[in-house]
Parts: sequence; structure tokens; C-alpha cells
Amino acid sequence: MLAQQTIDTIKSTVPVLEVHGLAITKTFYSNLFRENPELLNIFNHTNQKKDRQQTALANTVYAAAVHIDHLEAIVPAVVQIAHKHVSLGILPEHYPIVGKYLLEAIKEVLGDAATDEIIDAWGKAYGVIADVFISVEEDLYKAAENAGGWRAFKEFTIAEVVEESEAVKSFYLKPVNGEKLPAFKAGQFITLRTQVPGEQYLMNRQYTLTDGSEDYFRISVKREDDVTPNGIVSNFLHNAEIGTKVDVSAPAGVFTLVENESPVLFISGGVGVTPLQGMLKTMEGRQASFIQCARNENVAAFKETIEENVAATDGKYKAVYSDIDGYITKAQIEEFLVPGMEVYVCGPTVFMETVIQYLVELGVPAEKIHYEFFGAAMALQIKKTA
Ligand SMILES: Cc1cc2nc3c(=O)[nH]c(=O)nc-3n(C[C@H](O)[C@H](O)[C@H](O)COP(=O)(O)OP(=O)(O)OC[C@H]3O[C@@H](n4cnc5c(N)ncnc54)[C@H](O)[C@@H]3O)c2cc1C
Ligand SMILES: NC(=O)C1=CN([C@@H]2O[C@H](COP(=O)(O)OP(=O)(O)OC[C@H]3O[C@@H](n4cnc5c(N)ncnc54)[C@H](OP(=O)(O)O)[C@@H]3O)[C@@H](O)[C@H]2O)C=CC1
Ligand code: HEM
Repeated sequence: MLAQQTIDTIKSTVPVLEVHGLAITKTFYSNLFRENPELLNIFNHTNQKKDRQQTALANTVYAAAVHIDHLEAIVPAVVQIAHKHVSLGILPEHYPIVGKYLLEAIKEVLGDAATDEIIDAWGKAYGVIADVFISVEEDLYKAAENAGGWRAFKEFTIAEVVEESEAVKSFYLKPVNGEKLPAFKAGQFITLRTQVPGEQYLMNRQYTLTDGSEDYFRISVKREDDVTPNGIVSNFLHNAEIGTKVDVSAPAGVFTLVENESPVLFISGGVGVTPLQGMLKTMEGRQASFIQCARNENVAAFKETIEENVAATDGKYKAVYSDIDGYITKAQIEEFLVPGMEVYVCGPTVFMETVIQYLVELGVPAEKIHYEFFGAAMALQIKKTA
């Protein structure tokens, strides 16, 4: 439990974090990786290059400071992060390292403003916050093991590859030791860790489980070769031979279907279709409609299956191709909305921000809008709880 004086000191640093939070996390990561390069085998380098991870961490430290005297307010965000952490094998012994470099970064960026009292208060606060993460993560590791899962990674092989669309291929991954696999919830993901030829460090990427059984996990990966630089892991996978070995985490993730009787609207952007098509497949006796946004029909993965599954629930399906129709509109969404509907959104960040904004303007209650952002959601989620 933190003393009131510590709480007051932490709260007094909130305005400073608002201004300098990102500078602190940028300094944190650059010092952390310079002195602990082995951690570059765990972190996604692209998220570092695009400042996405630095932003996500800054948002979280800021949120923790704002809620330092009632941390239960940020537990939903902690749980979402903890799922990502356990899919990467983050352990309690990692926390003191992060704490050390975080305090050093606060001192380095704030200079004399970082008094001994502030550093001491942040040292105590970091310990309390880290304990929340460690305990949530231990519960998740235990739950995964009880469900037949495992901690960190297991070796799998690419057993089969199926072309889903011009840009998306599905990969059937089987455990090398042939053991039975745990069940997972539609919308959950695995972390795939692999050595890509020519890369100095291991690469880690999250991929949604688009299908599976006790014998295999299926992921469906969009080849990112229409960008500069080309996507490292997606191109590695698209060129991989059958029999290629990759390390795979146990299923993780909180972006899953809320079990109730409400009708559902799925709105996907690009390969953001993967978690939503999986959720749709599990729906029985509930009406489900789907708006699938993509560049064009050639890259609208799972279109036929989605149309069949939607029709089976008496729902409606619409494709919006940006090459032909432009971007999805608020009016198109409004046509699909019925009272009490739960709406699930997944796709590129800008796409999601636009669609979520339309849903809010159309009066859909916040608790009925479900999405999975990378990192940036920290601000959105906290705003909902602040
Ligand atoms: C929970 C979750 C589930 C996911 N599920 C799926 C899924 O089911 N299917 C799927 O295909 N993807 C999914 N993703 C995305 C996936 O994890 C990868 O991000 C995606 O495959 C791209 O990885 P890559 O290694 O191919 O590309 P990267 O090499 O990581 O590059 C990604 C993008 O960043 C750009 N980039 C790279 N370096 C820089 C730089 N220095 N500056 C600016 N831009 C740069 C590239 O041009 C490219 O556009 C999911 C992500 C999350 C978080
Ligand atoms: N569980 C998860 O968190 C998952 C996350 N993802 C993420 O989903 C993303 C999918 O990306 P990708 O397949 O490349 O998507 P695309 O870049 O192909 O975009 C999909 C469609 O959305 C359109 N679009 C872009 N911006 C807007 C906007 N502001 N308003 C309306 N429409 C817009 C695009 O049009 P245009 O072509 O003109 O840009 C395109 O037609 C990836 O970033 C991936 O990380 C994927 C799977 C699961
Ligand atoms: C209290 C301490 C910590 C906080 C507040 C924190 C916060 C976060 C946040 C907000 C994310 C982004 C989650 C998402 O993508 O949805 C994240 C991801 C991550 N964290 Fe932590 N974290 C902490 C401790 C640690 C520790 C001790 C490690 C171990 C080295 C670690 C390693 C990672 C990695 C590897 C990722 C994924 C990054 C990526 O894929 O780009 N974190 N963390």
C-alpha cells in the first residue's frame, strides 16, 4: 500500500508526464536495448521504429499515475497488456530491469526537476504497478497450463498452406511433438517467434487464430509487399516451405465475443477480418451482420464463408471496396444497426478510429463497441474509465 505522501507526489508528476511521457519512454527503450540487446529478441522492432510501443508504454505509465490511488480502474487495460506479455514469455524477473531503466529515464529527461522525493515515490509506485502485472500474468500462465497450454513457446511446423485471397495465405501449424492442443476463444491470437534469415534478432509477431482443433492452429497472414520496406515476417511466411519450424505461444487475447443474446454487427478493415470471421463462426441462434471493408474483392479474404455464415443467422452482409466505393460511411453503418446491437471492429488504426467515431455519433453505447487496437487504445480505454 502506498503512503499518502507518495500518492500525492506521483499525482504531482501527472502534468509533467503529459508533456514528457513520450520522451521518457523513448529514452527508456534506447537505454534498455543498448545495455540489454538480448531483449531485442522479444520486442517488435517495427513498433519501436514507429514509436508505437513507446506511445503505448507512455499512455500506460500516465494512466497508472492518474489512477495511482485506485489502480483497479486500469485493471481492464492491464489484463489486455498481460495477455500480450504472457504470449511473449515475460516473467517476474524481467520487471526489476524495466523499473531500473524507467527510473533512470525519468531522471535523465526531467533533470533537476526529478527530485529525490519524486524518484523515490516513482520507485515505490513502479513496485506496486509491477506487482499488479506480475500477479495478473501468473494467473494467466496458470490458466493456460490448466487448459493444456504452455508457458512462452513451443516448436511447431508449417504443415499446410492455403491461399485465401490475392494477399492472404492460411498456415496450418502443428506441434512438432504431436501433443494435443488447447481450445481457444475465437478472436484470440498466438505470438509466432522465428529466426528470419538475414535478421540479427528473433522476430515476434501476433497472429489471430482463424481456425483450429486439438491437432492444429490456423493463422491467416496478409503479405505486406505493397509497402516500403516490405513486411519481414509476413514475407518470410509466404515464402516458407512446408516443414518450416516456428515457435508458437499458447493462445492469448481478450478480444473475444461477449456471450449474450444480442444481435451483432462485425465491421472489418483488411486483414482485420481474421478475428471477426472466427467469432462469426461460433454464433448460433444470434443474428450477425457483417460489413467487410477491403481495397477490392481480390483481397477480401473469407468473403464467401462470411456471406454463408451471415445468411445462416438471417443477418446482412456488405462489402465496401475502397478502390471502387471509397471509404465506409456513417450512413452505411446506420443501415445495419438495430437496437441493442453489439458491434465488433478490427482493422488498421485509422480505419478503426473513423468507424468507432461513427458508432459513437450514431449513439451506440461505449460498452457495446468492442475493438482491438495496438497500444493507442490505452488512451481510448482510459478515457472510458477516467
Ligand atoms: C493482436 C494482433 C493480431 C494480429 N493478427 C493478424 C492476422 O491475423 N493476420 C495478419 O496478417 N496480421 C495480423 N496482425 C499483424 C501482424 O502481427 C504483423 O504486424 C503483420 O504481419 C506485419 O508484420 P511483418 O513482419 O510482415 O511487417 P513489418 O516488417 O513488421 O512491417 C510492418 C509495416 O511497418 C512498415 N515499416 C517497417 N519498418 C518501418 C519503419 N522503419 N518506418 C516506418 N514503417 C515501417 C512496413 O512497411 C509495413 O507496412 C496482428 C497484430 C496484432 C497486434
Ligand atoms: N486482432 C487484431 O488486433 C488484428 C489486427 N490486425 C491489424 O489490422 C490491420 C489490417 O491492415 P490491412 O489489411 O493492411 O488493411 P488495409 O490497409 O488493406 O485497409 C483496409 C481497408 O480500409 C480502408 N481504410 C483505410 N483507412 C480508412 C479510414 N480512415 N476510413 C475508412 N476506411 C479506411 C483501406 O482503404 P485504402 O486502401 O484506401 O487505405 C482499405 O480498403 C493491420 O494493421 C493489422 O495489424 C489484423 C488482424 C487482427
Ligand atoms: C509495469 C511495467 C510494464 C508496463 C506498464 C508495460 C506496458 C506495456 C504496454 C502498454 C504494451 C503494449 C500492449 C499491446 O500491444 O496491446 C506492452 C507490450 C510489451 N511489453 Fe510491457 N510493460 C511492462 C513491463 C514489461 C516487462 C518487464 C517486459 C520484459 C522485457 C515487457 C515487455 C513487453 C513486450 C516485449 C511487449 C510487446 C511489444 C511489441 O510487440 O512491440 N514489458 N507493455
